[in-house]
Amino acid sequence: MAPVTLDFKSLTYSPSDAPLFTGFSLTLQQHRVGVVGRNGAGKSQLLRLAAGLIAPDQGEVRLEGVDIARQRARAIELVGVIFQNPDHQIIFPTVDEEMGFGLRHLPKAEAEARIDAVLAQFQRQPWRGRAVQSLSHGQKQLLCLMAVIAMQPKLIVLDEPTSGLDLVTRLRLLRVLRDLPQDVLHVTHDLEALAGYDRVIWLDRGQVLLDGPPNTVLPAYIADMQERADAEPDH
Ligand SMILES: Nc1ncnc2c1ncn2[C@@H]1O[C@H](COP(=O)(O)OP(=O)(O)OP(=O)(O)O)[C@@H](O)[C@H]1O
Repeated sequence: MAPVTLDFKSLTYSPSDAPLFTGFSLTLQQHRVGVVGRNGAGKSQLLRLAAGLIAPDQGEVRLEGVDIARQRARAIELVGVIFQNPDHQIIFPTVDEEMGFGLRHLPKAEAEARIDAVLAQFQRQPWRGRAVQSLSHGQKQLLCLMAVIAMQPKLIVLDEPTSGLDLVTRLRLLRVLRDLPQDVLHVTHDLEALAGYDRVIWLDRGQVLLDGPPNTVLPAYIADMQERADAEPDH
């Protein structure tokens, strides 16, 4: 499947008084793209703009030609979002209800079949009917991912999904992400997670500082962070 085209077109966006993005343009057309940058660089805001969860003040974001902030019905079909904390994402008390929510536009039998198929894909059939409360943090993260996958979006955007996961759960999640047919836009401080990616964007104060394959961008990013850590006073 050819990767989708995600086009940030001359965006201007100010989450507060100070502008974060000014005339920001970027076209992504790779299967797996990572975004790195310091705290406050604008990564999460970029992700929210990519998913149409916020609208730019000027300019537009188009995914496969769809204006993602304004054509919301189409946007929901095209892009799924995974946030850092599954507790902020999950709204229903059971696994089935959570997975069914994004499928409520489908006939019931079709929605149920999709839920079954995704649970089977991840060998989680016993989770049918299970209370969300009984799942661990990593299991809830997987539930969020399964709920998004059941909706069959073309692009999945993830905001620091590995944070707070133990090593095994993190590796499992990364394996799941590696094998997804969907395109992935992954914001993270977990640089190793991006090792096999097609492209990495280094964002700094709302601008692209470096853009290329992980083996170019990540070493440069690490070297710069080390230099800054040496130069800047301790907290
Ligand atoms: N709701 C908001 N209101 C005002 N300013 C905001 C809001 N959300 C983000 N900002 C500002 O936008 C800038 C970018 O924030 P963003 O969350 O995108 O950074 P980030 O790169 O994801 O950082 P981190 O690595 O800490 O998660 C920051 O200066 C932040 O203070």
